[in-house]
Amino acid sequence: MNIYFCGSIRGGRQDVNIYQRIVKKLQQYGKVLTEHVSYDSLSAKALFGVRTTANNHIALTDDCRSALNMHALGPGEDAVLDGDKAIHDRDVEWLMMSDVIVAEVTQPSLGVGYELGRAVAANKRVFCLFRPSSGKVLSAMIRGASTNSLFQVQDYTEDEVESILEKYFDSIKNL
Ligand SMILES: O=c1[nH]c(=O)n([C@H]2C[C@H](O)[C@@H](COP(=O)(O)O)O2)cc1CO
Repeated sequence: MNIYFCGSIRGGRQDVNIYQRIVKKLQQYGKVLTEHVSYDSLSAKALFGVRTTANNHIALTDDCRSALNMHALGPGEDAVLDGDKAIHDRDVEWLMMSDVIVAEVTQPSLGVGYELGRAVAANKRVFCLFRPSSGKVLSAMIRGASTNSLFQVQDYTEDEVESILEKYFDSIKNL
């Protein structure tokens, strides 16, 4: 089973530890195409890991190139522009290849919202996880999209994240 995990990157990395627990659990059920969303090395401000070259250009670090499946992009602005297009196109392709999309939606993220919209348009199975204890209120465009079993929103507390995922994957295994 191909699983696409969505979590905030440029929207803010506050919940990266929970993303790591989710990805680890999801790997029991299938191949997580977007494991990189849980990497500590991806920060919200630095677009990717950035380093300075010998002639003072800005370049991506090798671990980030490989995390993003990128090779030989030039330094500086071009790398950033090409990088964003490459990320978008790769992620949409992965989204279309996936059997289920799991999103942690507590930390608001434009990218996650976009991915979920594309997933709905493609009739994909979606499971959104939200923590009310954060004090945030989930967008109506996410909670309100939960009108049939294909798109589910689940409130949860941090300590129950693994058991909530177990229950969900149990419920879809014979579909
Ligand atoms: O570097 C990236 N890599 C990447 O795969 N994404 C995708 C996966 C995440 O689920 C989502 C995060 O979007 P945002 O960065 O707007 O928070 O977009 C987003 C970025 C940066 O926007």
